[in-house]
Amino acid sequence: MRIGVLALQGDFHEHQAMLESLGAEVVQVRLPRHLEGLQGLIIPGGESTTIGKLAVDFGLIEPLRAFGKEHAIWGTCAGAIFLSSDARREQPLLGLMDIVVARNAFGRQVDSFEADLDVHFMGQANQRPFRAIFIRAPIIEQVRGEAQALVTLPDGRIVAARQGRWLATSFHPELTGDNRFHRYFLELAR
Ligand SMILES: NC(=O)CC[C@H](N)C(=O)O
Repeated sequence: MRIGVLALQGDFHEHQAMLESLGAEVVQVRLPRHLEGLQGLIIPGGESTTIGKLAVDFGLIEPLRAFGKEHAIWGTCAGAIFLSSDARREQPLLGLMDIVVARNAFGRQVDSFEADLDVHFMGQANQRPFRAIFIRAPIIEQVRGEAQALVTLPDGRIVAARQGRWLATSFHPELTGDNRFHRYFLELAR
């Protein structure tokens, strides 16, 4: 499979390594023409305001929206914010997913933490929890319309959502040795 990683800013190399370990061919996307021939796209974690500004500068906003209408897109952390339709602040967003996110929602004292997530939504074979890494992570405050919550923390806060072939995760599966989310995404992109 041929999958893009948006390579404007953030930890796109880690996504690339994970995808390549699963046999995908990876294209770093910096310009609209790099989207040609891709089956899906990952938007990495980083700083969503920076990713948004660079996407505006590189003329990528409309091409990414058009690509998303036809293909799978997965945003991790800052990428999830960029995919959302409302981050409760002025910043460039793709506005594809009908989710409202709150940035840096876990407060300063827990800038980073790990948590075991229930990933039964992936199917019965996935009894084993997914050890997730959160770094200055957003919370998905609302899922609306066609969007659905996939994973919640024990207190009910939503940290993963899906809408058709679009996926948003607050955390960073590319920083773990566990490739189940990447495999799940490749199925969405197929
Ligand atoms: N790890 C991350 O991607 C952090 C996201 C960043 N705090 C933001 O608001 O964009």
